[in-house]
Formats: sequence, C-alpha cells, structure tokens
Amino acid sequence: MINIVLFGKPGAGKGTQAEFLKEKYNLTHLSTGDIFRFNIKNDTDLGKLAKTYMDKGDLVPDEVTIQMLQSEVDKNPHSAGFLFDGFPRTLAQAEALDKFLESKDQNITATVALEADDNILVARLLERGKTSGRPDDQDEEKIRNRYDEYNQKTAPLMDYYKAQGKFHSVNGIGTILEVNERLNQIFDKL
Ligand SMILES: Nc1ncnc2c1ncn2[C@@H]1O[C@H](COP(=O)(O)OP(=O)(O)O)[C@@H](O)[C@H]1O
Repeated sequence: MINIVLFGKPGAGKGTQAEFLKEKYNLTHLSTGDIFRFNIKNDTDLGKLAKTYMDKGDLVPDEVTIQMLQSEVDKNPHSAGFLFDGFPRTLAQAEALDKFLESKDQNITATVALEADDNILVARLLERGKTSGRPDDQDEEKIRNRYDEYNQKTAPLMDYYKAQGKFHSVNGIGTILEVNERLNQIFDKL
C-alpha cells in the first residue's frame, strides 16, 4: 500500500496531475478542496461552514478538515492506497494524519511537491477563474491571501517531511505530460 501527499501552491496543477496518478497507480484520490466544494454545492452544514473560509481564501479550521478527511479515508476500507491532494496543509493536520494512519498500521510513503513560480501561478488561477466559477479564483487579493496562507502554514510542512526523509519535488512548469512524466519517475521508484 502506498500513501502519497501531493503538495503545491494553489494553481500548481495538483488536481490535474492527480487524475493521471490515481489511474496509473490505482490510488484513491482525496482532494479536500473538491470535497469541500461538493459539500458547498449540496448545501450541507459542512459546506456552509467551509464556504465562509474558502470564499476569503482562508483555510478551513483544522478540527473540521481533519475529521472530514478521516471519514473519507474510512469510506474506502479496501483502497490500495491514497493520494492526498490539498491535505495536510498545516502542521496539526500532518501530525493528525500520521497518527491516524499509524492507528491503521499504515504510514505516508512519500510527499511530492509541484514547484512553480508565484507569478506564473497567479496568472494561471486568474485564467481558471474565468471558467471555474470559483469565487476564490476570481480576485487577485483572495489569491494572494491563499499564497500567504500557504507560505505561513503549509510551506513549513516540507521540513516536517524532509526530516522524515519523505520529501521529493518536481518542476511544475512545462506541459501537463512533461510534468506527469517527472512525477511518474518518482512514483516508479517508491
Ligand atoms: N487541508 C485543508 N485545510 C484547510 N482548508 C482547506 C484544506 N484543503 C482545502 N481547504 C480550503 O479549500 C480551498 C481550496 O482548496 P483547493 O481546491 O485545494 O485549492 P487550491 O490549492 O487551488 O487553493 C482552500 O483555499 C481552503 O479554504
């Protein structure tokens, strides 16, 4: 069983690459952003709560996110492995994930970061906002806030995983297939 964390700033291409990786390596793809958006669309209590944070580009509180993620993992008891996309995003989430997996005699196999320059990413997000309908993609201030959240809360996780010898990174600039090929090279060695 392999459990992978896909890292990257907003717009780095995590969702796009996860679609390829989940097929090729037979992984269950869990995107916390997608799960929150699904709940918002269906107007659930979780969706209503998450929306107040997401619309501003803030992170949803840890307790809410961790609990949601754990219940999604538990919905897939026969999974051959998970591809976590957009989770963990804080140190508390990373620690909770380690503990949770440990309670199931599992662990994180590796984390892979998609690296890209902020200016390229902001342009990508504004472009995506024209068609995605996502309020957090349509306003440069909200986008910049997501980068601030990332730099303050998520970037320190790289050191957390480096210390465990589980950190890899690939250049996220190039065609979708080029980036996919770089990721496959890492995944094939796990
Ligand atoms: N692990 C998480 N912890 C807290 N909030 C999260 C988490 N994952 C997603 N969110 C919320 O969902 C929003 C969108 O996430 P996501 O779809 O992964 O987009 P992106 O990485 O492009 O910003 C985030 O800005 C945040 O508000």
